[in-house]
Amino acid sequence: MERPGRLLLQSELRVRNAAYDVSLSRSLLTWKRRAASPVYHPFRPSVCHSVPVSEIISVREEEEENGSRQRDDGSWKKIREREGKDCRQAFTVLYVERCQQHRWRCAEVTFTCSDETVCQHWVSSIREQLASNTSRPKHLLVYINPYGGKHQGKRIYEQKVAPLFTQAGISTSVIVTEYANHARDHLKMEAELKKFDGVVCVGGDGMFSEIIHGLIWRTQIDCGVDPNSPEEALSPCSLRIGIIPAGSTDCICFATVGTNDPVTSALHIIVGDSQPLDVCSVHHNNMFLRYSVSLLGYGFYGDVLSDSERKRWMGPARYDFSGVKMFLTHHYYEGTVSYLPARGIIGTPRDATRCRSGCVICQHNGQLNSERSEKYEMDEASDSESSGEWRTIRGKFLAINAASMSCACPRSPKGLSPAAHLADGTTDLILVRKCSRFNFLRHLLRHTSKDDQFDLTFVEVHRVRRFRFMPRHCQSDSDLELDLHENSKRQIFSQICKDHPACGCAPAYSSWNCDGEILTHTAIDVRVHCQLIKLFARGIEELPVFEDLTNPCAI
Ligand SMILES: CCCCCCCCCCCCC/C=C/[C@@H](O)[C@H](COP(=O)(O)O)NC(=O)CCCCC
Ligand SMILES: Nc1ncnc2c1ncn2[C@@H]1O[C@H](COP(=O)(O)OP(=O)(O)O)[C@@H](O)[C@H]1O
Ligand SMILES: [Ca+2]
Repeated sequence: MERPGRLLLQSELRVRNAAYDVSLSRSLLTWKRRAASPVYHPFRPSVCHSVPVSEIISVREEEEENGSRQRDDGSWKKIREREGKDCRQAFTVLYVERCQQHRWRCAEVTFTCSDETVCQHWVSSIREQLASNTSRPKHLLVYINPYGGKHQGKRIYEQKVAPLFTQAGISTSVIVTEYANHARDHLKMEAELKKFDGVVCVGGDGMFSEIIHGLIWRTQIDCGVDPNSPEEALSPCSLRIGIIPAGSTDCICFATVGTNDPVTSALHIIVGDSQPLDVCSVHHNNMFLRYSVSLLGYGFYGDVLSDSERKRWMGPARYDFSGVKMFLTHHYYEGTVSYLPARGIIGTPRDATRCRSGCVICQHNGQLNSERSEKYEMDEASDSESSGEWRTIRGKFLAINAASMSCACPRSPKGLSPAAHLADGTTDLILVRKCSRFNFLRHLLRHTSKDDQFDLTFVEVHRVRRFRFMPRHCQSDSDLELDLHENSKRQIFSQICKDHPACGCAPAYSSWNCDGEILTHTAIDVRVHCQLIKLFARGIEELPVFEDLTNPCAI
């Protein structure tokens, strides 16, 4: 709770016929019930409410007409607030109210007063405060994927989100996509971005992926940066992105807000929240493939995605079906992973800290990263790559996952890497080596329980800035010779089995699951770009603190 600061207004107003002392400062709106008698009354505690001005959605005048009142949006509301026989002036404040599990709701309180001038003074003062907040968006470009999740994107936007934007005085330009990559290409080539304060994505992780591809590409072109080069320092995008969850997993929304709830997301957009986010660029042989912000998964998660795409008709349940199927199939893949460990940062993938709203680790590591990239630009030879810090692991893996954020979602509330950070310039590289089905199940089940999924001998995790993967079938002849003595028979069999998949032998390669999109190339080079984009979010909030001495209600 913020400190109240200097008061701008203070009046005695009424709320549901009870007298309240109401005050407004630049940071807080407070209403405190006047004690009817100084005697302590155990069943009627003194009621005090306080709302940060930054969390007020809007203020509305209630206009009187023939004894009842009409809202300035035209709808009728019987609120004949009376004291004796006098009708009173009234205004309603809409504000953010926190509910369970990080959900936000739009609550409202109606204040009445006998003096019209006082009432208007209150309305204009609150409106002035809201208008002075420059982080709130006024014009938004909205893309709706009508096809994602349970095909409810359009309905969710129209019924739950658009009315809130209207209340908050936000104007929108809405595009319902007609085909895959419609939003990406529109952002890349057509959208008049100067007209907007942000972009809203209604859909799942795949739709969000389209938006960032369009926006990042466009930003690089506008800034004269080559978006194809794996070595370029990419320019950060200035427009923030809001995510209204309407997909199947909605992991990016869940991991940045704490819940998949369209109203909560809409309210974070309205109050103008800002959350920086790391983005990985994925290249193959110096050729740009894709960006990723959440999961890059080879093996298990790649196979689940490829299998589930053929079952889209099942809706979100396709992931459960394919998850069980791929677990039973138990394919493993051979290859070489090399990575550049993140040095000098605070935090490890196995510590108990969690990335939460205002995360100091992201602030510290983000700062470190920008200092480093300046240095890197001045003196490329100082890069760790040339000073030989790369580490290499060769092996057989059931899964290779890079989690650039926790990847928490309803299926896994703590995520694939619970201690990963949204904006620290790193990704957590998780290697699950070949093991028995029983052991792999233990690992998977720990995604859904409190137990540490990394505390298993066949799982390792590294916090990295960059990594590469080379599947065994793509390795150079000299590399393969090293392995030959160890596994010459299997090589011959896998060759045969590519031609005879029915024999059930493990396939030579999987595909990458890149934020829910399939990557066709298997050999990839991944680099983290610290805080490249910003969301209309604030990270997951800590649970409320019960006693807060800075709260004027507590004084
Ligand atoms: C046999 C027991 C299995 C229990 C495993 C539970 C672990 C679930 C972890 C899920 C991590 C999800 C990471 C997010 C991925 C999404 O980007 C991606 C696309 O989302 P969307 O576009 O909204 O559809 N979703 C997936 O790849 C689904 C993975 C589901 C795996 C079971
Ligand atoms: N109008 C459309 N028709 C078909 N596909 C679309 C359309 N708009 C977007 N897409 C694609 O739909 C895919 C899934 O979208 P997404 O919103 O992530 O839903 P889900 O979470 O169900 O996968 C994405 O690959 C996206 O590019
Ligand atoms: Ca990160």
